[in-house]
Amino acid sequence: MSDVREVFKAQALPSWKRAVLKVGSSLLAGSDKLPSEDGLDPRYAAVLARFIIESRAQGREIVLVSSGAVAAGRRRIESTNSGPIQRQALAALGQATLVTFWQRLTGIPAAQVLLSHDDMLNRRRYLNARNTLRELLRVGALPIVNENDTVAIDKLRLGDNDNIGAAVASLVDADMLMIATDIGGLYTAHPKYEPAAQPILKLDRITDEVLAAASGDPGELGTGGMLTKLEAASKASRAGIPTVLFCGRDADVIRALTDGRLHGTLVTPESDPLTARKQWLRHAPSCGSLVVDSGASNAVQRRGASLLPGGVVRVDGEFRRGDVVEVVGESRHGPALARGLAQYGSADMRRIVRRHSNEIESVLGFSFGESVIHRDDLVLLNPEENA
Ligand SMILES: Nc1ncnc2c1ncn2[C@@H]1O[C@H](COP(=O)(O)OP(=O)(O)O)[C@@H](O)[C@H]1O
Ligand SMILES: N[C@@H](CCC(=O)OP(=O)(O)O)C(=O)O
Repeated sequence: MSDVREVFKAQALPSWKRAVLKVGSSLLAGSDKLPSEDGLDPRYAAVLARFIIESRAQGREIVLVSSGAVAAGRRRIESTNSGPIQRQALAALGQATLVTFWQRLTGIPAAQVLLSHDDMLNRRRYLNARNTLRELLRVGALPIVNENDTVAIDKLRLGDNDNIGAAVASLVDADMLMIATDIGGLYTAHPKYEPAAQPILKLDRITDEVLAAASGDPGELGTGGMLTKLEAASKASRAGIPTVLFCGRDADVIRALTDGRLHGTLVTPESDPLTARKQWLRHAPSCGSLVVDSGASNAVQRRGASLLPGGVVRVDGEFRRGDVVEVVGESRHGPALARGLAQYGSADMRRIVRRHSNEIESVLGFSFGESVIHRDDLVLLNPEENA
């Protein structure tokens, strides 16, 4: 048995249907002599590609968050300086290579998705990214996300795909965040400097003590070390998503994952995803309201349906696509029935109220889908329904 599997003894991998798999530079551009011309090392990636293929054959979905653009770019031009601007340029030079690399290894149509942290904070862009990623999964593509390094620069440290991974996991309603790295999992201290460091198989809470143990010291090629992985796990946990950290250099560890066994660190979620999302929607500030007829309020409350424009009688307030709005019954003078994310801004919404969904495109000249609030983005406020 490999060392990693001996140190990180097997435990059950929580069941999952849709995961975000984050692969770091340390795996794709190992410090050994690189065997490939494009600067990306297929040795470990090939095993991860097989994992992706087999998971999909089991009916699961994967969004890949892959680093490695800087390493691939470095192979294309001579760049002596490695400041932030040079790294940004290298990332731009290497990004196409990175996507082609994964496509070649998996044989799955690869879709490049570049995101920045700002995209996650802007509700409209967040929703657009969410719709695109959902559609990519629906058509069977392999979305490959990387930070949009051209525009993203934070405190002079470029790139943090661990945190992007956590954000994407929430974005696509994933039920697992998988972080493949070059070490077996999390230890009580950096094992390079502390030989007595012990493996941590399961973490129910990411305390300050745990964060302190994961010093920011990254490997030779990584950017954030364990600290950014724990930050990511903590965000995922708050969104109700478990995180697993495992060694992507060990083929047996990856094969075990396919069979539902984890050799690595499991960070358990604080609550279930639905609760986390409902909590957020319940408390986010609302920007307006949609007044609905009794048919629509019934459909939403009793059948858990999406809200369609035909059931909306009036739009109050000014809001943009992606903002939180309240759903209010026309016959009731009381609290809102539900809250959700508006699929259309208030101006567009006013033009399609009372219309059939198949008229949206002809009225607006475009369509973001048949509903004005998708049921996945809707939380009922009736206490019995939300219990
Ligand atoms: N407590 C810890 N347990 C495990 N690894 C740690 C710890 N503290 C720091 N590290 C370092 O974090 C590295 C992984 O992070 P990083 O190099 O950024 O990987 P990646 O490129 O996969 O994102 C490990 O190889 C190790 O050197
Ligand atoms: N966006 C950069 C990598 C950023 C990053 O987070 O790297 P890593 O810590 O290796 O996951 C790239 O593609 O090279």
